[in-house]
Amino acid sequence: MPPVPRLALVPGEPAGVGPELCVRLAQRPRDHHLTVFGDADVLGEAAHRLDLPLRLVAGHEADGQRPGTLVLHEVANAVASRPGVIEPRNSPAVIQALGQAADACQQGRFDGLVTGPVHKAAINEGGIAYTGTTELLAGRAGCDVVMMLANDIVRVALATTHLPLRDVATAITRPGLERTLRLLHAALQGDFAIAEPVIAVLGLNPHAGEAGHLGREEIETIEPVMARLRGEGMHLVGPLPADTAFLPAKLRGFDAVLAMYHDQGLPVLKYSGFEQAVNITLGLPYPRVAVDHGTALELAGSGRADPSSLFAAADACAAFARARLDARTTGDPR
Ligand SMILES: NC(=O)c1ccc[n+]([C@@H]2O[C@H](COP(=O)([O-])OP(=O)(O)OC[C@H]3O[C@@H](n4cnc5c(N)ncnc54)[C@H](O)[C@@H]3O)[C@@H](O)[C@H]2O)c1
Ligand SMILES: N[C@H](C(=O)O)[C@H](O)COP(=O)(O)O
Repeated sequence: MPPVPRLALVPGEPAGVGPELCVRLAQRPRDHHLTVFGDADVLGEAAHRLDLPLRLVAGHEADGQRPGTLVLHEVANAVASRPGVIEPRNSPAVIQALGQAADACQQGRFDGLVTGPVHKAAINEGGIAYTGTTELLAGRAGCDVVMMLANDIVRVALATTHLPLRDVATAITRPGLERTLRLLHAALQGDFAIAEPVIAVLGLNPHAGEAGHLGREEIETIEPVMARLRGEGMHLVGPLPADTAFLPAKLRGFDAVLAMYHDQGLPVLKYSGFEQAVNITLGLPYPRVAVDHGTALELAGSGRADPSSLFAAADACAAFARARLDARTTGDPR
C-alpha cells in the first residue's frame, strides 16, 4: 500500500473566506488525511451557513480521509468572529495555528502544509510583526525559501517578496539572487521532475536597464550571477525586459520565470488563471502550498467564494508529499 500523506490545513483569517473554503474542501473525496488547525466554532458556523455537513473529530488515523470530516487540532480564537469583520484580537490565534502546524510538519507529524488566506494588516494591527506566511515559515524553519506561484500556464518565482517598492532595488543582491536561483533550480528538478529546467530571469528596470541607461542593476547584479550559474550548467535566459517576457510564444520555452518583485510577476500569473493558481514555498523541509488569493472579506459568509485554488493547493501539496514519501521508501535523497 502506498503511504497516505497527512496534511495540516490552516484556514487563515477567521473573518475571511478561508473557513468556508475549508468546509468545502472537507466535502471532497480525498487520497490524503486532513487535519485542520483552527477554531471549531468558526468552522462549525461556516458549515452551518453553507448548509454542509462537517464533523470535527480527534486523531487522524480513523477519519482524516472521510468526506464531510476533518480531524481538528483546536486553536481557539480570543473572541467571536463575524464574516467580513476583521478582529485584531484574533490575530495571535491565526499565527499560533500557522506556527503549530508548521512545527508539526517539521517534526514529521505531518507530510505537508496547506494554508488559506491571511490578512496581513489584521495581524499587524493585532500587535504581531508579519509580512507574510512565506517569511514566517522560513524564519521558523531557519532556511532560505523562494515564493513561487503556479498555474497550468506559468510558474512565477519572486526574487523579493513582501516589501515596499522603494526597498526593492537594494534588497536584490548578488548572494541573495544566487541563492534564489539555486533553490528554484533545485526545486524544479526535485519537486517538478524537470531534469534541465529553463529559467527566464527578468530585469529590474524598464527594458532590462537599456544597456545601463535606465538603471545598472542588470549589469552590476543580475548578469554576473547569471553568468556564474550558467558556468555551472544552468539554463538561464535574460535578464529579459519584463513587459514582453510573458508573451505566450516566449513563455512556452520557459519552465519558470523569476521576477524581481511581487507586482512585476504576480499580476500576470493571476490574470492568466486566478482560480487554479497556487502559491508554493520552495526550500522548506516539507511541502507548503497556499491559495493564490486573499481574504476576500466582501465575499466572506456569502457562500460565493470560489474554492478552486484551495482544492488545487491541497491536491498539489498531497502530490508533493506523496512523491517525497515514495522517494524516502526508495532511498531517493529528494
Ligand atoms: N494567500 C494569502 O495569504 C494571501 C494572498 C493574497 C492576499 N492576501 C491578503 O488578503 C487581503 C485582501 O487582499 P486583496 O483584496 O488584495 O486580494 P483578494 O484576493 O482578497 O481579493 C481580490 C479580488 O479577488 C476576489 N476573490 C478573492 N478570492 C476569491 C475567491 N476565492 N472566489 C472569488 N473571488 C475571490 C475578491 O472578491 C476581490 O475582488 C490582504 O490583507 C492581503 O495581504 C493574502
Ligand atoms: N504574495 C502572495 C499573493 O499575492 O498571493 C500572498 O500575499 C501570500 O503570501 P504568503 O503565503 O507568504 O502569505
